[in-house]
Amino acid sequence: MSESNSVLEGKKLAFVGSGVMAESMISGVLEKKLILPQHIFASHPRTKRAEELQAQLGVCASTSNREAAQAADIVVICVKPQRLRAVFHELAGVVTSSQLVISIVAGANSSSIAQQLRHAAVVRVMPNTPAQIGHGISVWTCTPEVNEEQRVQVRAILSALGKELFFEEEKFVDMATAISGSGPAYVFLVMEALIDAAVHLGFSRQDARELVTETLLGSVLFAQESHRHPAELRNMVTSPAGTSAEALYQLEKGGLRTILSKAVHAAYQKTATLSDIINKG
Ligand SMILES: NC(=O)C1=CN([C@@H]2O[C@H](COP(=O)(O)OP(=O)(O)OC[C@H]3O[C@@H](n4cnc5c(N)ncnc54)[C@H](OP(=O)(O)O)[C@@H]3O)[C@@H](O)[C@H]2O)C=CC1
Ligand SMILES: O=C(O)[C@@H]1CCC=N1
Repeated sequence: MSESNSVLEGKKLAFVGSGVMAESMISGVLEKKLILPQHIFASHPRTKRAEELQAQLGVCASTSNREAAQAADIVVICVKPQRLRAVFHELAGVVTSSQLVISIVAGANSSSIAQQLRHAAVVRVMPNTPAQIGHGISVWTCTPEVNEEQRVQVRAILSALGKELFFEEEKFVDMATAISGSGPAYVFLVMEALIDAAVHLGFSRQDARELVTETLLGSVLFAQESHRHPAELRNMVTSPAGTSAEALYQLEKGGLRTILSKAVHAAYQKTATLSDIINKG
C-alpha cells in the first residue's frame, strides 16, 4: 500500500451536494484506490441522482445531507454558494469535533464556515474541472485547528485529482478561484473561438478541432518542458514580416491582455459578492 493510501486507510469520506465537482473528486479518490467505495457517502436532493451515483460509482448515496455527514470522518461540502446557507442550517451541530470539514465552495471563507457550522477544523479548497482526468490543480488553506494528520489526508485526496498548492493566507484561494478555478472556462472559450475561426477559413469541424486541440496541447507541453518564458516561445513562432506578427498585432490592438486581466479581476471580485451572499443571505 502506498503512503497516500495508508494515510486514508479505514477513513470514511462524505460529499454533500454531489454534482460535477463531487463526482470528479469521488472518481479521483476511487481511481487512486485511496478509499473503498463503501466508505464513501454522497448526498443529493434528487433520488434519481443518488441512485445513479450508487450504481455508477458503487458509493453509498442518499438524499440526506445529515446522514451522509454523520457517516464520515471527512465531510466535503460541494453545493453551489447560493445553497450553502441551507446546508449550514442542516449540518450545524451535526458535525462533531473529531471530523474534518472540507469546502470547495467559491467565496465561502473558512471563518464563516467554522462559525456557521460551529466547527473549528475547516479546510478550504479551490479545485478545477481537469481534476476529472487527474490533471487538476487545487489551491487550499486551512484553519489552525486542522492537525498535521488531517493535513496529510487532505494532501492525499487532492493529489488524486492532480497537483495541490497550500497557502497559509486564505486570500490566495480567492485569487486562485479567478485563475485556476474559473481558468478552464477561459481556455475552452479560446478553443471554441479558434475552432470557429478555422471553420470560417474552410476546415471541416473535425479537422478544425484536431488542429486547435493539438496546437493548445503541444504549446502547453512545450512551455512546461522547455522551462522557457512564454514571450521567448512566442518570439520563436513570430517571423519578421510574417503571418504570426500580423495576427499578434490584431490581438494586441483588440486589447487581449487587458481584457484577460479585466476578466480575471471580475472573477476575483465576484468571490467577494458570493461571500456576502453566503454570510448575509
Ligand atoms: N464547476 C467548477 O469548475 C468548480 C466549482 N467549484 C465549486 O464547487 C461547488 C459545486 O460546483 P459544481 O459541482 O460545479 O455544481 P453542481 O451544481 O454540479 O453541484 C452541486 C450539486 O448540489 C446539489 N444540491 C442543490 N441543493 C442541495 C442541497 N440543499 N443539499 C445537497 N445538494 C444540493 C445540486 O442539485 P441540483 O442540480 O438538483 O440543484 C447539484 O447537483 C460550487 O460551490 C462551486 O463554487 C469549485 C471549483 C471549480
Ligand atoms: O464559476 C464558478 O463560480 C465556479 C467556481 C470556480 C469555477 N467554477
